[in-house]
Amino acid sequence: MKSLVLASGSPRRADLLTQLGYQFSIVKPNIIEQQQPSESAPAYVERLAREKAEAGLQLLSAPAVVIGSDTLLVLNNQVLEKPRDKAHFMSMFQALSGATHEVLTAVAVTNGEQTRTIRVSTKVSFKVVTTAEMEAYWHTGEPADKAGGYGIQGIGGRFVTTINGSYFAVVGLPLYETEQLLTSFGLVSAFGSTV
Ligand SMILES: Cc1cn([C@H]2C[C@H](O)[C@@H](COP(=O)(O)OP(=O)(O)OP(=O)(O)O)O2)c(=O)[nH]c1=O
Repeated sequence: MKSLVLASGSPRRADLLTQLGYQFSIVKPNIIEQQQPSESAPAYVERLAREKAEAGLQLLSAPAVVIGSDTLLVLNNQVLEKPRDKAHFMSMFQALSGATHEVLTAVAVTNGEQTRTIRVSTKVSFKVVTTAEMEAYWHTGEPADKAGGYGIQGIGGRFVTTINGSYFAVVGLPLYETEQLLTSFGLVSAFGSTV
């Protein structure tokens, strides 16, 4: 059986893949994340996941199955990624406050011969967040490396009123769909197959 490699620098993704019962090593490919002018958000998130998996495979010398993933937010037809700085975070959070946004996560798996991609959409609603709350949240350091500037699994969970979809996809890797995809490449979890 080919070995599994996670192409990601995200500690959350490593934790979630471990939670699924897979053993894997990690590579960290460098991908330029830039949405093309005519590219839809679903096409963009899928492309990034695919590019991460395929660039990860290029870094290896032995055959492997490589998994890559990307998470972004969509609000009013606009893609929100990680905050560049505090001002960017504050403007993103003004827009998220009291509103419902969509979190898109794509997962791509490649073995060099073929690449398969899945995409999961989750609706997340926020309470109205005051400027003081935003300021305090920024200073916790949690927002900086997260799409939309929040972590639902951390302090950011206090802003979430409802979620409709996959919690794990919001954190960075949808468990059910990821296992389906890995199983289709012949990789079985240490906990056995659920498929
Ligand atoms: C919305 C949300 C995002 N996130 C994280 C998941 C992703 O790590 C990150 C989105 O950025 P990504 O560009 O998808 O991932 P990354 O740069 O962290 O890691 P890599 O590309 O190397 O795999 O935001 C949370 O942890 N919690 C949340 O609630």
